[in-house]
Amino acid sequence: MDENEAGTSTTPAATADEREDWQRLAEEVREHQFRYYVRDSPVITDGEFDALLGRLQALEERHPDLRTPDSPTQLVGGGFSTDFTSVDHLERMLSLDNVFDEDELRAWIAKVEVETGPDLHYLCEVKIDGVALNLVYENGRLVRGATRGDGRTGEDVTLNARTIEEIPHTLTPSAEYPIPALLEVRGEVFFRLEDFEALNASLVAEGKAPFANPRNSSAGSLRQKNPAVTAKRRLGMICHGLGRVEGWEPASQHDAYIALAAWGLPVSTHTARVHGADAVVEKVRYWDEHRHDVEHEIDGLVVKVDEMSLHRRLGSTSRAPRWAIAYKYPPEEATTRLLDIRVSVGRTGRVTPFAYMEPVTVAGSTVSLATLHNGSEVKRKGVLIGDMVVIRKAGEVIPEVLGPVVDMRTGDEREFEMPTHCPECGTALAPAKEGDADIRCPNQRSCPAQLRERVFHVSGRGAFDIEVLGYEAATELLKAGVIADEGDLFSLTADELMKTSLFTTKAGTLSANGKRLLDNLDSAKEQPLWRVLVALSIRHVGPTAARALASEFASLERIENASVEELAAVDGVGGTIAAAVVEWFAVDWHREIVEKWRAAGVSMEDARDESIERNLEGLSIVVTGSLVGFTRDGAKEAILVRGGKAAGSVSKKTAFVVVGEAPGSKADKAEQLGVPILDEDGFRALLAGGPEAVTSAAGSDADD
Ligand SMILES: NC(=O)c1ccc[n+]([C@@H]2O[C@H](COP(=O)([O-])OP(=O)(O)OC[C@H]3O[C@@H](n4cnc5c(N)ncnc54)[C@H](O)[C@@H]3O)[C@@H](O)[C@H]2O)c1
Ligand SMILES: [Zn+2]
Repeated sequence: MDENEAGTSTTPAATADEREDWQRLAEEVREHQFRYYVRDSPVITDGEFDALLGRLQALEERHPDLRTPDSPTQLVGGGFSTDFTSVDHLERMLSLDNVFDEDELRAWIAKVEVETGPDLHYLCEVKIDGVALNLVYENGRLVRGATRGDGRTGEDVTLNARTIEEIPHTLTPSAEYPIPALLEVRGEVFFRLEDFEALNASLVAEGKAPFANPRNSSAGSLRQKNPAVTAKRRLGMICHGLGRVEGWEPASQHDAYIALAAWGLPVSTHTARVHGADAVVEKVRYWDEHRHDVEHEIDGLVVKVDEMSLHRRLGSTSRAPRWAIAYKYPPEEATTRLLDIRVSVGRTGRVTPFAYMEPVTVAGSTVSLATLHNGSEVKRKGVLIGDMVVIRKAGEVIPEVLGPVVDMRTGDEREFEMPTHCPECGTALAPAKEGDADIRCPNQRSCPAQLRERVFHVSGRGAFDIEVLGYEAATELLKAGVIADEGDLFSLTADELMKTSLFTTKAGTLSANGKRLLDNLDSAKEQPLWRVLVALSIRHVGPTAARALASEFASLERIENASVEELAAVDGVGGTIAAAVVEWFAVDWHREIVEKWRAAGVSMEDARDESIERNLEGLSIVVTGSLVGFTRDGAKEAILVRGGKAAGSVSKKTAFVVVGEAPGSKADKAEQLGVPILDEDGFRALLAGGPEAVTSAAGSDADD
């Protein structure tokens, strides 16, 4: 349809088909609202629900005659009643309208400013993913707590609200802000992610149904029939709005928060007051990136006009205020079918169950696998094979299974049982030590899975850093039998490589990648000792411990001959690592690997450059940001060869913080703690002349 037509003439009435579509869609939306608001147990994700509601809205947009007052698009919270005692709010509790991108947000701001002029402020607040709670204080005493319900009438949950630690029973008097005779204040009750996981585990242990996600668990916990149950759940609360107030007239929402805080009510520490659309957009971007730095789940940013006088001017619709908007971030949760739970065997034999799922898109990527850590974790989460499950993919973190959608069970689901034998080599699995949560395949020497992982690990970035030797190559070399284990890698020949199809051309010659592999292996022989140590797959010995050992002993032979005490005495090593090193060298076939590498010409010592003075002995130095003349590793190396410690985090014990281009929060931390800060030139001076060469300069640096 032409836009002009729609704008000027009356829109055509809905056809019978469209009416039927509306009916079906509205029913579907109501059904999901019921499951969500009344049963705290939705069967689709919020993202999916928002899409459904969006379709209903779009249909009504085209045919306003379909938009009846009882349409789900016009109601708050679906408008259901439940078997709690109902209680009227003094002032209506509304929902929020949503925007999903920056254009929509700017359009909303423009619309507001047509009404108000540009002379106003916006409060940007994180949108807490929880459940709304309304509190009424009379002369400073908490007299009622109620859920939002349909916005006019909620459920009386006063007793439950009283069990929440963060909610004061009486307000703290304040000289600056006299307590009003009547205060109706709204906020969000929420669960922290770890608490949610612990709650689900305890529900499963009691044979009860776990919650699908943290939001449902906060709603379910607030709406408990028995307040003693609510009391046991560690709910948090943050206030984000006012209802009816008598005896107090804050000029702005921002002022209101200051007073609420003075009275002992919890308010968010993440709120910012800004001016203009650009500043608002900047906040939206900031919190999109820092979503996981907040102690509770957030699902968006709420933008509010700050001035109370403008709230009155802008007014509200039946559902939401016109002076506020929620910018929703892309959902991080999705529901999908758990097809199977399988196990993988890691480099050190650890057996890890993982979820094998129907592929689903979440946070921009397709997910079909998620780790489940160990057998007891599967039990704790209460997931069954065949369940619909809620998965969460937060930023760069690997996807995790939050919990099952219990209401979708058919009875055909089955419980996962941890295998008793290794799926790759058939060896009986056992914990390494009694009481360990993890079980392992003890066939370390020849379990195909462990071999594959170890060979792949040799080429890793922290070890020999050999790009051509990827997972596929590791698998192929072992399968073709050209290497028996990682010990054979450095003596590989072109003839041997040509026994694999991966490194052979169609013409039967060594492929370009094959040549590169041989070259790379050859140059890897000159890598520093710490990389050799990492490549050996000694438990607990990662790059940090390996560097510490290498810089102290400078030779593999000396490390092999060192006692637990000698090893443990090295700064950054300690008892566990020391014991693991000694245990490792006690195994014959481990020493054989070392021998084979040595025979193939792999360097096993670091030439100590005696010309370098150990002038940083005992000093802990942190490098943050990028330097022009040093790589990350290069800077560390330079510190270590001088006897210093290249630390990862800043503390009071840090001697210097070297700050390069685009430094992280470590620079701020250094400033806070008064740790001397050096730029790259200062770092060079430090390396050349030791701490004396820079202390005077750094001292004055840190002062300005
Ligand atoms: N999965 C399902 O089946 C299903 C069904 C129904 C609803 N839902 C979900 O429920 C939500 C709709 O519920 P809604 O009406 O509560 O709307 P909403 O969650 O989009 O936003 C309104 C609510 O946000 C809360 N809020 C959090 N932080 C706030 C802040 N700083 N300032 C002001 N308010 C803040 C308030 O309680 C307010 O009522 C949507 O996310 C929707 O996807 C899901
Ligand atoms: Zn095995």
